[in-house]
Amino acid sequence: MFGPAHQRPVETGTGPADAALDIRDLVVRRGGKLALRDLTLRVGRGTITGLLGPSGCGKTTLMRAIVGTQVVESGTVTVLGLPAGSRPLRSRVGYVTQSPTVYLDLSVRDNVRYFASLYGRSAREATETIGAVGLTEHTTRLARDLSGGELGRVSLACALVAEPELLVLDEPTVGLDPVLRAELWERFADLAAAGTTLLVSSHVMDEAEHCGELLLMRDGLLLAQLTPAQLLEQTHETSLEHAFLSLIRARAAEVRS
Ligand SMILES: Nc1ncnc2c1ncn2[C@@H]1O[C@H](COP(=O)(O)OP(=O)(O)OP(=O)(O)O)[C@@H](O)[C@H]1O
Repeated sequence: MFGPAHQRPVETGTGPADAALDIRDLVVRRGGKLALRDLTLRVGRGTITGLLGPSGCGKTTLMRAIVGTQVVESGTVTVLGLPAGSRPLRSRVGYVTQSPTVYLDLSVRDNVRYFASLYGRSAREATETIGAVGLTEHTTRLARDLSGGELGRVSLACALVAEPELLVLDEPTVGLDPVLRAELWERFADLAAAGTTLLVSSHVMDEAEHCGELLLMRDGLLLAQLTPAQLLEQTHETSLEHAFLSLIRARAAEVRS
């Protein structure tokens, strides 16, 4: 029932240059084990794509390949029309890892202002971005005095302030309360509406409803690329969580038969 994603490519344009991401036959090995097994996918610009799957399925590895920090065994990764990791992409692609990358001895404001200055953004834009991640009340606090969730949001603000064309976010909502989580998803929707492409990983399916399209992974394989509505429709389920499980079982049955 569910063919591999590359049998049903998403129509986002006429060639790799039109897509935010164009990945073909990507194979990555980590620690002697295949972490990505022949992935092919395309992601259109100005979209929010959820990268979902259980821990260890290869989400971070795929993100690393997209931002150009992962050695790949074979295949191609084209980002905004250029080879992943190429120099012109540095200011056009933002990557927020699971471990916050901020200067602990600087305040929230100085961290975000520093990244703003690197990308030619103003102090006012830094202040606005701090507001967008819900940290206005903590502007003058040192990063080292913040909670894990707050620190993650500083890291996110440092990436957001650069206004990259492609924003790759590895589990950005982990440790956030439901209100803040909802606000961040609203912010992501605003960014996508303004033309930014977002690739957002999560291992919880309830995030999937915020995404225009889903990449569902398991054991280094891309099980499917489809919209949340298509996932529900194809599995005849009412919850995305159950739908993903149903898809995994259907795929396992296909492999056995
Ligand atoms: N530094 C490493 N050296 C060797 N193998 C690694 C390394 N990092 C990850 N792996 C392996 O690569 C595979 C994919 O890992 P990856 O971190 O991409 O998964 P993930 O889906 O992002 O997991 P999580 O949701 O837990 O972050 C796993 O089998 C993992 O054990």
